Amino acid sequence: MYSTAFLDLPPFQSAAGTVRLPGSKSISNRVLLLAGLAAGTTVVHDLLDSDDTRVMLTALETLGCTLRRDGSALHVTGLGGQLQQRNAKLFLGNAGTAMRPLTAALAVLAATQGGQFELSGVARMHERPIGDLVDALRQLGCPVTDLGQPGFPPLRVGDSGQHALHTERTIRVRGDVSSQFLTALLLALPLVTEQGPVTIEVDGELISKPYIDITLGLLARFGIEVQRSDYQRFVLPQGSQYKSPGSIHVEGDASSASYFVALGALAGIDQPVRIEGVGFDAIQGDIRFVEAAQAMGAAVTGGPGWLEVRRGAWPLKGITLDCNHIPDAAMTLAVMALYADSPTRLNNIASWRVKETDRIAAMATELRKLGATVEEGADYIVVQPLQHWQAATIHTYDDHRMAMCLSLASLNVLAGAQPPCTVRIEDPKCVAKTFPDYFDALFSLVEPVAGAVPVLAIDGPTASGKGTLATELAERLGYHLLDSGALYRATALAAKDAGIALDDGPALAAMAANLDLRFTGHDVFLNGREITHPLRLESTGGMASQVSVHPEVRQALHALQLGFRRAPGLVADGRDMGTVVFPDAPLKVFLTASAEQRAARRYRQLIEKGNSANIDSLRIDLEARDARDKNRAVAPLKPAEDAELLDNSQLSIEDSVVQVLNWWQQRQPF
Ligand SMILES: Nc1ncnc2c1ncn2[C@@H]1O[C@H](COP(=O)(O)OP(=O)(O)OP(=O)(O)O)[C@@H](O)[C@H]1O
Ligand SMILES: Nc1ccn([C@H]2C[C@H](O)[C@@H](COP(=O)(O)O)O2)c(=O)n1
Repeated sequence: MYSTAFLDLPPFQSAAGTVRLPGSKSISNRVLLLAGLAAGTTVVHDLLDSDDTRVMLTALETLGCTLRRDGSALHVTGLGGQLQQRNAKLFLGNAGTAMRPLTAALAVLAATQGGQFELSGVARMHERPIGDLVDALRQLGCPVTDLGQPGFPPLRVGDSGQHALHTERTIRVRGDVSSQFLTALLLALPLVTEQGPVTIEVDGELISKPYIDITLGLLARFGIEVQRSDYQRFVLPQGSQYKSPGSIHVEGDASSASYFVALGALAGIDQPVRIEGVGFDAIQGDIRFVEAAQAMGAAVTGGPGWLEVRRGAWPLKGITLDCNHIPDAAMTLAVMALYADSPTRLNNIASWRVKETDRIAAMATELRKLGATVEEGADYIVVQPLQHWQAATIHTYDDHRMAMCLSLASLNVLAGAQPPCTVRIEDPKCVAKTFPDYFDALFSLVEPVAGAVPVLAIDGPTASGKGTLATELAERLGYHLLDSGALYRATALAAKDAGIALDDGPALAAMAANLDLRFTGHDVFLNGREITHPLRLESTGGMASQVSVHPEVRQALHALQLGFRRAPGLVADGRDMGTVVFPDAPLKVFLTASAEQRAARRYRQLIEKGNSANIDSLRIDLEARDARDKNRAVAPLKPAEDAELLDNSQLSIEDSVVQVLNWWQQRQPF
């Protein structure tokens, strides 16, 4: 996951390959609640691991459910409808799929068994309506207290007393703001069917009906057959009891699939994008996003648990669609619309306004930053095809779908953007709500425009702080890291192992071309042997310097270094990053510090690691190494003509980082 302040997406020109989707959020949290209410143990397979499921799991544990992980399966032992804790405070983040059903279930359990629970979330959760559900629970006789603004979380359910509920009354709930209110009641009210059936009637036109189908389907898996008349009246039979199905599988998230369906439709030019985990047999309503994508031109094939998507019509075709049945996935259509031949109008999307953010306003604002013409209304959005693209910084409003949808703007070159535009996604970690590895999945499928993956090159003499600076910059930018010196050092170690003389250029090059070198986190392996410690020894640095004078060795390591240039970007440090290996790097920094400072730093570094060292001999060695690196015939250590010079003798590490990030920012089009 990218925990950086922002993530710059270089322009991409095609996509191909396979993505395995994480589990559905809607199914995961419903299954967890049902398993938590049922008696016995339910083994849940392929559960989504994300912010929203984590708050539900924490809540269940707080309430007394037992959770046990077994590989990718989670064993949930439920409460069997009996409260084990009568008092708890639950923090539910921004997870509507946890807040609404837990409010209903705990209101009913607290009222009938005596208990009191407080439910709260992040600030945005306290702006998301829940009043219609609270009204329904109060009709039933459940005590519910507003702890903030009436009609919104935080709430207290229960008052520690026991109450007879009016289960004989028909419970009325509004269905036109969020279908989660009805879902919450359907999941919770089987708890109070002892005396007779419980009837729920929906006021207003029920939105997002497919989500109700998921709820009914999962209730059936847990032994509760709800009688449904249209989508207006729902009857829970007398004596309904949750029966664990034993084990249950969570299918891949159909809303998350929408980004990859769109990717295939836009950029699956020679090869398809294959999506695994969700297919035409999906029980999630958002699978019908596929029909909308097909209407725009996507060529889709599929089967149980899989889809393959290629570009069909191009440019895409603008559409007008009632999106009530696919409220979440429909956001993806708004970005696909930029690539269409005519305007796209998405109707009946009022629920977007009460989601993680006001998604109609957010979508319109962010698409306009890219140059698009967008019209928004109370419950619709119209997006015009985009001809004149602009690089943009996309604000994501702590909304995972804004981040994932807008990432698709990075295919702008396919719509003729000249020059192709970089898209900056702010707060990329917001995708953790449903798809923590989204950007890794995206990068594994897309092919950047040639030369578009940016490189930040840092060259300089020994112990100038290149590695330290490069590591910090890579972390803050979310970029890959190339410590090119490590390749020369590994070559030197391999030569030592193989008994190859350090002046035998051809033999060294033959070996360097076939180095079996693996970087795993901070550890480095050569031919399967860990070399993390010997790699960093001063003596190894000296041998690396000797190895690196041979043009053949440099040539042998060239392609390996170029291979590190992968999306979203690279920070590379060494001696010739800016001059030879990445001459087109948009920022080259030549980092220096006085020999005295460098010797002192290296001395401290070695002492801190528990090695013995002598500062005078360190200085002699590093000056000798500098001289060799500067004076060799090929790729000598020197600043590139267009390098920024940074003498950090008097700078802290943070000062240097800030300075380089400033230079980097000056080169961005934002
Ligand atoms: N600006 C700075 N101020 C103080 N210490 C620094 C600064 N930059 C780096 N250092 C320290 O100097 C030491 C050497 O830094 P580092 O290993 O990053 O250098 P390097 O240029 O990558 O060396 P080499 O070329 O040998 O790989 C480290 O202990 C690091 O913490
Ligand atoms: N791009 C590079 C990187 C390193 N070398 C050589 C010269 C150095 O003295 C030696 C070790 O590098 P370090 O790990 O200390 O950065 O490797 C090079 O020639 N070109």
